[in-house]
Amino acid sequence: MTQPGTPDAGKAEALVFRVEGMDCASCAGTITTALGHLPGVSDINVSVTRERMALSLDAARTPVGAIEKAVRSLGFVPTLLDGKSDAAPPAATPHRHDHEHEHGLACAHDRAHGAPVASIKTETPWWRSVKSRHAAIGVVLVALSFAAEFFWPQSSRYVFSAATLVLVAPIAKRAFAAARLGAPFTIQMLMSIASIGALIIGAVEEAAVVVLLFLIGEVLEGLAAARARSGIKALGSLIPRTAMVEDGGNLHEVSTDQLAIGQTVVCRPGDRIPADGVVLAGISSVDESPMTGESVPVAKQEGSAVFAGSINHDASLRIRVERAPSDNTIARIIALVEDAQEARAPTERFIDRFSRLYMPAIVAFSALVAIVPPLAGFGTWDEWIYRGLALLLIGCPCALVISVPAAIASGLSAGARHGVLIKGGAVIETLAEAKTVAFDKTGTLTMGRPRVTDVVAADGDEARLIAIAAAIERESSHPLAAAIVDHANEAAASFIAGEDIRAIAGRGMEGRVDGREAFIGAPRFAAEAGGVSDDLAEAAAAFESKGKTVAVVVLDGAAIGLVAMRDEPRPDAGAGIAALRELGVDSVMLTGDNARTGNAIAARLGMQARAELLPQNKVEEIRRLAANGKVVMVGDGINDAPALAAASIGVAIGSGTDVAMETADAALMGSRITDVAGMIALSRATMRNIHQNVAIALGLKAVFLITTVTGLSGLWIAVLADTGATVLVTMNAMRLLAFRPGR
Ligand SMILES: Nc1ncnc2c1ncn2[C@@H]1O[C@H](COP(=O)(O)OP(=O)(O)OP(=O)(O)O)[C@@H](O)[C@H]1O
Ligand SMILES: [Zn+2]
Repeated sequence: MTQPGTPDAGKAEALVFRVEGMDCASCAGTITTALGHLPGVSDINVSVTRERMALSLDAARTPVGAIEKAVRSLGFVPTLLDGKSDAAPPAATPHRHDHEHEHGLACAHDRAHGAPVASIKTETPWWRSVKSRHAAIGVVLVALSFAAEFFWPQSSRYVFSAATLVLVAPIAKRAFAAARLGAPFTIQMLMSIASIGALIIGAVEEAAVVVLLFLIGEVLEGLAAARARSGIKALGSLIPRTAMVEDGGNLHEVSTDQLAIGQTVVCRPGDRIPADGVVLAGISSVDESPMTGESVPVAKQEGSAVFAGSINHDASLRIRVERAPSDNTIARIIALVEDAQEARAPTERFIDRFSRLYMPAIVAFSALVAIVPPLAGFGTWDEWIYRGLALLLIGCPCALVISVPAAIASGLSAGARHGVLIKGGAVIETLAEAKTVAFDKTGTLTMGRPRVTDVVAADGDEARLIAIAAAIERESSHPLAAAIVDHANEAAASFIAGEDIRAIAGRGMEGRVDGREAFIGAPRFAAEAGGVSDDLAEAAAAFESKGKTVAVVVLDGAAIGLVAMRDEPRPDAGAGIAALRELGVDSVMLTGDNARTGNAIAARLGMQARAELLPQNKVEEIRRLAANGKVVMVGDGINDAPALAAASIGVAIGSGTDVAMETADAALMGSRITDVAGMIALSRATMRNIHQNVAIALGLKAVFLITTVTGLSGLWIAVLADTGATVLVTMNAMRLLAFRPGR
């Protein structure tokens, strides 16, 4: 084969393949080991749940075609995903967010030697797959063999032997392909040795049935794996396939994939919105539960942002498309969850290491069982070889290997469907152990929309006080500033211009008004900036003990008045804290606000408060809390980013899509405090599920190890135990899909 003369030959390139047919989780291990022996191949990462294989390849040393050939020889169907043209066919997977783009795919090589490019097939229905056909042939051949036994008992052993050989041949072929590529320990190898060995010792019926059961088991495993995969794909199916685009007054239907930014689409009541965009006309209510998990419809009118996948309830909406299909919120959520499934949990890494040793250990043990007892004079050779062969079949670690990723994939999907995005297994493990949750106050526990409730001017001129305050606050992005400016506008306060205005982070604002030095900020800082009269200080304290935040206005070193503001707690904040307490998790409020206000609000919510914290103090506080165990920090990501980063797990919370979901370890799309407890409960449920799965997998192996050695069970049971455990573990993991966090 000629090497394509690409300029970057000799350098490694990242490639991503779709690989079909990986149901047994140890398949991933086989592929990794086998390809790892090829020159120029590195960084192999195989995901059974996503049917993906990523690797970096130096095409000068091994051509892409050789990779595909190797994977095919192992019994799987690889398809190179083209990163440049969108490989997904619109009908089958219209909204696949192919973030494979980010891996920088090459497509020059494969065109050169004719490998399939841009041809992701639709998923083969299971009854048409190679495995199902293989199993069907198996049923027919084994049935014929039993018929032959009935009619011609003398020749039946040859019929059974022939059937076994026909059925085991493709399995053995895969086994030898893997062995040649450096992966001798595969379930196919164990299966081939066991069935051919059984033929040799004369257990012909069993040999045939064992191969048949193995083939049926593979079909079942494939079915279970496909169901497990469908969890997150379901999110993608929320986007309609077509959209009505308005074009010069005419409406015509186009594929959602083809939508471009700036186009106008019309969404009728009852339909799902096809793209992220802005409402141009129409008043309706929209169910955004696919993004936020919140099924109470949200009112939309001209100027409102809407998201692809949400359901338009009442009336037609004209929407301007603001995001490309591959970039919309739901696509980003899907991509995040898919990436999260790749992030391996520590438990998973441990099990992977364990299972790499497990299979060779069982093979060695089987050999001992087959040889030692008869040598020592216990029983016959046939009897012990039979037990040794049956033991080989116990050596498949499939169920164990799939136990962690299956549970994590289900847990992540269950969360994502309710607006709880968790970025991987490691995050789940840590969340499950959380001891303390620290909450930012403003915008997290509270709505983040303070309103001015009281204005006190030392000289009685409240309008002027508000005008001065607004003159400075106009330049601030702080929510308190917005409240004061809003209030000034509502009260139609006269406009005063400020100069030289600057923010003093965590304290307030400074500047010049009417040629005088002005400061606005918390009373304790106002006291530093100048005199605060006893009357004003007393008034401030009274407001603060009611949970209000006070800003004092200082002019030329003397306080001239104050503005009190109230920021309402989120409606479910109290319930959210109570739910955490029920889980045995402590809640702490971290706030830059003063202690009286913080304590007043915290007391109402039933939690502790740490107040008057500058941003760096919040980080120190997180470190202090971490001495008692894992700390989760929940914040809106606006001025608490360092604290979010310092916590064991940083959780971003926000309404719908303003969430800083890409940066945090987890994101709550629905702005519900109750989701924090829901997320921890989901993580604990996922960990419980993992432990159950490991127990099922190891327990069944242990039981059948004993019954096999003692001769209580034979070949059939050993195969049933293997595939049965895999199916059981997958099914158990899928129970998590029904978990509803926070409800
Ligand atoms: N622009 C401003 N106007 C008035 N007061 C301010 C301003 N900026 C900060 N402050 C004062 O400084 C305090 C701390 O501000 P900071 O921004 O650190 O906390 P916050 O965002 O209000 O509260 P939290 O820490 O709960 O999010 C505020 O409570 C307020 O009293
Ligand atoms: Zn298996």
